[in-house]
Amino acid sequence: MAMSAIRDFSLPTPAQCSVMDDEARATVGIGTLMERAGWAVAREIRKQFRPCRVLVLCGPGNNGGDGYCAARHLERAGWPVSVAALAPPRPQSEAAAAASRFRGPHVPFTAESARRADLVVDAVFGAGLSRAPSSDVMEVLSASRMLVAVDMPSFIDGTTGEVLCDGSHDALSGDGPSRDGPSGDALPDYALPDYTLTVTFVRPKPGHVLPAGRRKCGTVVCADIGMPLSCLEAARPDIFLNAPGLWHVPAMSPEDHKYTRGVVSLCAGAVMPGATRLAAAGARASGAGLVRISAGENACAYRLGAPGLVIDDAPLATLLEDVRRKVWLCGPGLTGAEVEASLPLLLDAGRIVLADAGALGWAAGNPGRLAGVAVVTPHIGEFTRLFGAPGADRVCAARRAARELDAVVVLKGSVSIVAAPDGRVALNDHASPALATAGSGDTLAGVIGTMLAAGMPRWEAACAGVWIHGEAGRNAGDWPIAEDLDRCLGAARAEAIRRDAATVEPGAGGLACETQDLAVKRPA
Ligand SMILES: NC(=O)C1=CN([C@@H]2O[C@H](COP(=O)(O)OP(=O)(O)OC[C@H]3O[C@@H](n4cnc5c(N)ncnc54)[C@H](O)[C@@H]3O)[C@@H](O)[C@H]2O)[C@@H](O)CC1
Ligand SMILES: Nc1ncnc2c1ncn2[C@@H]1O[C@H](COP(=O)(O)OP(=O)(O)O)[C@@H](O)[C@H]1O
Ligand SMILES: [K+]
Repeated sequence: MAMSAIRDFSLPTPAQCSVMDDEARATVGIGTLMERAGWAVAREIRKQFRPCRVLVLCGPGNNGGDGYCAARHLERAGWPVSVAALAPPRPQSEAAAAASRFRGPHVPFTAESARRADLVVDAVFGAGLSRAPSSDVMEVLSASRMLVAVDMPSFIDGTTGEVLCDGSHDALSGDGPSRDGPSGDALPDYALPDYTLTVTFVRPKPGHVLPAGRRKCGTVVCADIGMPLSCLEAARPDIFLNAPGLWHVPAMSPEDHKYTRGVVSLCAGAVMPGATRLAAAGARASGAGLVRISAGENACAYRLGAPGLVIDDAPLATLLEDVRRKVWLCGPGLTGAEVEASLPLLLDAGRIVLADAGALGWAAGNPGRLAGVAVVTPHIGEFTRLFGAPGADRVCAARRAARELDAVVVLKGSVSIVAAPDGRVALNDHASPALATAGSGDTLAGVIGTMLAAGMPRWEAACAGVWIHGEAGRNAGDWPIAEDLDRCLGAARAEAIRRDAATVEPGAGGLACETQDLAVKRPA
């Protein structure tokens, strides 16, 4: 992966952060980084809140160390600050040194202490969170009126975004506190708190972007603490925030003709012409040079549609003689029998195939049937039927599926996961719940088809398609239907090209971050 992609888009996991820390130990030193991290937390708090009574909850590790430093900086700025330690830091550690430099008051680690504070800083656990925190910790956090997290809320898994708490996370991770867990188990006697602000360091982590972490974190600010880029690189991050610059969508060129822009072909069936037409419209609206529908004896049903579409009634084998028709979509609007009659022909002819909808159903329980396709785009139901339930770690499941199938897997959802067979993963939170409308997945298939037809490599094409589709969803107005996305897709592609060109130049200042549009922080 290019150094600039690592610098601008990587989302290192906690395990990778620990490699980064080991590298940093020998260069900058953990104590220095901790000091800067604490200072950054204090700076953000001073920026975003008026002076008030602050309680800093400190755990035994380096996350607690950051907390002691933040407490000292706030106190020095004249804020009334006290610290409550869950457990003392390990003797001789950097965190112990940081703790000894805080000379302000200590109070007990209790819900009562939290209730007395106007603002509670959670520096209990960060990247080192290894299991669900005890209910004592959760009760203190949930007694807080206003919460700021250091690095990560102390009950969010930084790798998966999952809520870890008292083994009942299945009931809680999706939608926050609920009294009605699926198994009817008694749930703990506290509500999961929401945070106003999370200050993280170096780069955001997957847990800041993935549900439910994303929802709990509040505004996420990523502070530059002077971590050398070489340390981040040594950690070999392989999860990235999906954004222009991670990939490059071709712009229009004066010499373009429709074949350089690319041809997208679709297989069409007899009973669900709408889905195929939506996918075709998505391909056209996102800039394909030519879109053709292979409809065989059903051609009449399609000829009444958009005049710019070419409808073919020749047998598929004949159409495949045209080598300019490299990219094919197979699945939207097709029954299993129709997939069976077309997909093997496409693959035998060596075409770049995106398999969606009907094709995924046809291969349910037998993903080997899709061997040879370039991209699959399942939603969670289709994914489960193909590969089995993904469990809490969807990134891991999508990556495993991509490797198994040797195809790019786009696991669609509120945060879509784009996994490549070589292990690269992009997380896309650039979207809108407005996309949760029937047919929007067909539109997405068309957009990815356009990116493939433009000559982009398949992972990059899928990432670009997902981002452009998300951008269109954000601009399609209130309660759009799938057709409304089309009029926003051209502008969305242009916006991707604009943002790519504006990506920070190397050397423009440390590790810049954008996360989930909640906060954009570039080092001053
Ligand atoms: N990567 C970076 O850039 C930097 C990271 N720093 C901080 O270092 C943190 C990571 O520090 P550590 O690796 O020491 O880990 P943590 O401080 O997150 O936690 C580790 C400690 O908590 C205990 N623990 C974990 N889960 C527990 C649970 N559920 N119940 C009870 N005890 C539990 C562990 O046994 C260990 O003692 C980051 O989150 C960040 O705040 C900064 O200090 C400096 C730079
Ligand atoms: N809450 C949400 N936030 C953002 N995007 C969403 C949300 N819900 C669905 N989407 C997106 O909408 C699209 C829906 O696709 P899909 O489930 O295949 O629908 P359909 O089969 O009806 O076309 C996917 O791209 C998905 O990522
Ligand atoms: K924390």
